[in-house]
Amino acid sequence: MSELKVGHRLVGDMPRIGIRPTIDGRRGGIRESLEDVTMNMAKAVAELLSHTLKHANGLPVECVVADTCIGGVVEAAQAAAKFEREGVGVSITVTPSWCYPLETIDTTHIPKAIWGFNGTERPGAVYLAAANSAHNQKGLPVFSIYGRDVQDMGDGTIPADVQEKLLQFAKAGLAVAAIKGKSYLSLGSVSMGIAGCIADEPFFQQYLGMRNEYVDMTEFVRRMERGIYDREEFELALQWTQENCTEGVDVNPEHLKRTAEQKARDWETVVQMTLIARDLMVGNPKLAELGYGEEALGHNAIAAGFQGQRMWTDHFPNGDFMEAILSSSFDWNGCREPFIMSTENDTLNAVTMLLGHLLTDSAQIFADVRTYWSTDAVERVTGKELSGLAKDGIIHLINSGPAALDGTGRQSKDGKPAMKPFWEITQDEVEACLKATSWCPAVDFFRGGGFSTDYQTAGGMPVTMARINLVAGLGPVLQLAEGYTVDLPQDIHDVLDQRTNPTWPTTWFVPSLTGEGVFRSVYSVMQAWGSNHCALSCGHIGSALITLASMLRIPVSMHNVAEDRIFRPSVWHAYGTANLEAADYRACSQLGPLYK
Ligand SMILES: C[C@H](O)[C@@H](O)[C@@H](O)C(=O)CO
Ligand SMILES: [Mn+2]
Repeated sequence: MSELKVGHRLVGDMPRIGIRPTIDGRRGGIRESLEDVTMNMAKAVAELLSHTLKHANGLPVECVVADTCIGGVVEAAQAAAKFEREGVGVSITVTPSWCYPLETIDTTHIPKAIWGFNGTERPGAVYLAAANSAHNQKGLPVFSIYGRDVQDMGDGTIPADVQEKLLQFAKAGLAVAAIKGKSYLSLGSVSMGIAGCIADEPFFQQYLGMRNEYVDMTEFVRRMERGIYDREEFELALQWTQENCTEGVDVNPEHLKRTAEQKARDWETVVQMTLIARDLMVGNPKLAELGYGEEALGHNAIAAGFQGQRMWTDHFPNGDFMEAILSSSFDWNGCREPFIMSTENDTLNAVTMLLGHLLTDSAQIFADVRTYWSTDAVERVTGKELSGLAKDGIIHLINSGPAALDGTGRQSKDGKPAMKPFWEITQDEVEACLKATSWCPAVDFFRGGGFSTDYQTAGGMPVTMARINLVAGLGPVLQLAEGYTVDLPQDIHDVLDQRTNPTWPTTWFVPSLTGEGVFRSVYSVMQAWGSNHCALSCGHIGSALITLASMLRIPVSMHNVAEDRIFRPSVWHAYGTANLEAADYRACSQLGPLYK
C-alpha cells in the first residue's frame, strides 16, 4: 500500500494498544499454574482487536503484549518501558486471577481498561474490583470489563459481551491517542461572528492534547498566484472535476449570474483551493521538488476549518467545493481517508466531526441546524401531511460547504444507505455519490462566486447528530441525538427546500424520541441544540461517543442512549448511580481535563 492510498497520516505514526497480562506473583505453584492461561488471554485480546479494528486511515491496529506476565512492580515497569518504546497509546490489562493491585496496575495517564475474567477457580473479578479501587483512589480512571456469565478456567474464548466492551473501549481510546499532538489548522479566523470559530487554545490543549495553528487566507492567494501546488495533480484534478461534477441550476437573477468565462475560471480556482488546503493541512513532498521545502511539511493538521465568509467569499469563489471534496472519502486520486474540514472555521464542529470520524472510520456531514418543521407547518405550506418516521416533525439540516458527498447516502451497508470507511466503498458507489450531487453556482451570500454542493440525503440511514459546545464556567459539553435520515415525498421536499437555499445539500433528520426530557418531541430536541451547527455520523454511535467523551472528561448534556449502553470508567459510579447525567458532570468536573 502506498502512503497516499492508506490515507494522509504517516505510516508508523499510529498509536498501538498495549496488553498487560497480570498474574499472582507467588511462585512455587500458583504463578506457574497461571502463566499460560494469563498470557493466552492477552494473546486472544490482541488477536481480537488487531483483526477487528482498523485505524481511520485504513492501517491495521497493532497490539503490543508485555514480554512477561506482570506479577509485581518490576514487571509492571518493564511493560511500561516497552509500551513507551513501541508507541502504545491505550492499555488493557487482562487477568484470570488475583494479583496485587498497587504493584501491577498501569499508572500512566493513557486510556486504560481491565478485563477481569469471570471465573471462580481463581478470582480474576476480585482483582478487577480491587484494581478498580486502587485506580480510583489514585485518580487514574479505568474502564472495568467483567463478563456477564461465569467461564471455566482455561476457557480461551472471549464472550460476546466482553468483546463488545473491549472493542468500544479500544476504538475510543485510539481516538484519544490519535489526536494527541496533532494540530487544528484555522484557515482564516472568525466567520460572521460565530463563536465556535474562536480557536479556544486551553480546550484544544488541555482536553484534546492538540496544538492550534493559524494561516491567513491570503496564503491561498500567494500559492495560487505563484503556482505553489502540484501542477500535474491540478490538471488531473481539474479534468476529473469537469468529468464528474455536474454544474447545477443557476438560481441567481440575471444581473448577478456569472458569465461562462468567469465560471470556468472559478472551477480552476476552487480546484486549486482544494489542493492548497490539503497541502496546508498535511504537507506534500511535491512542493519540496518545486523548491518549497517549508510548505512541503504542512501543519500536522488532523482537522481544519476555512473561514470563507465573509472576506474571502466577498471577493473570491467560495470554499464549498474544497470543503466538500476534502470531507469526502474520494477524489481524483481514488478512495482515501476523508479530511476533517469545517466551513465557517467552526472549530467545535470540526472537533465533533473528528471524533465521529475516528469512531466510525467514515466521512461526516457538517450542517446548519436550520429549521424545525412541525407537521402542522408542513401541512400549512404544502397542503400535505408528513408520515412514517417523519410523522412527528422533522429537522432540516443544510449548509453550503463540508457535507461530504458520502452524505448523499448512495453507499450501502446491510441493505441500508450508509457512509462507509473508504476501503469498503466501491467504484459504483463513488459514481453514485457523484451522480447524486450537483454543483450549483453560488447564491447572493457569496459575491465572489463558486459552486455549492446540492443533494438530498437518502432516507433510512441510522445517524447520530452531535456537537461539542464551550460554556463559560463549565467548559466543553457534548450533546447528541441518535435518529434517522428520512426521505420526504419529492413535492413536499421541493416546497420546503425552495424556502431556504435550494442550492445546498439537504438532510431531513428525525431524532429517536424516548418520551423523556428533551427527547419528548422533535421540537424540544431542536430547541435544546446548543449552536447553529451539528455533525452527523453514520450509525447509532451515541454509546461510543459517550465512552469517548468520558475519556476526554467532557460531560454529555443531552443524549438518547439507553442506560444499559452507557460505558464509562468505573469511578463514575462513585459520583452517583441514580442520576447518571449528574454523576457525569461531577466526575468530569472533579477529574478535570486529561492534559494539564
Ligand atoms: C450563507 C450564510 O451566511 C450561511 O453560511 C449562514 O446561514 C450559516 O451557515 C451560519 O452558520
Ligand atoms: Mn453554517
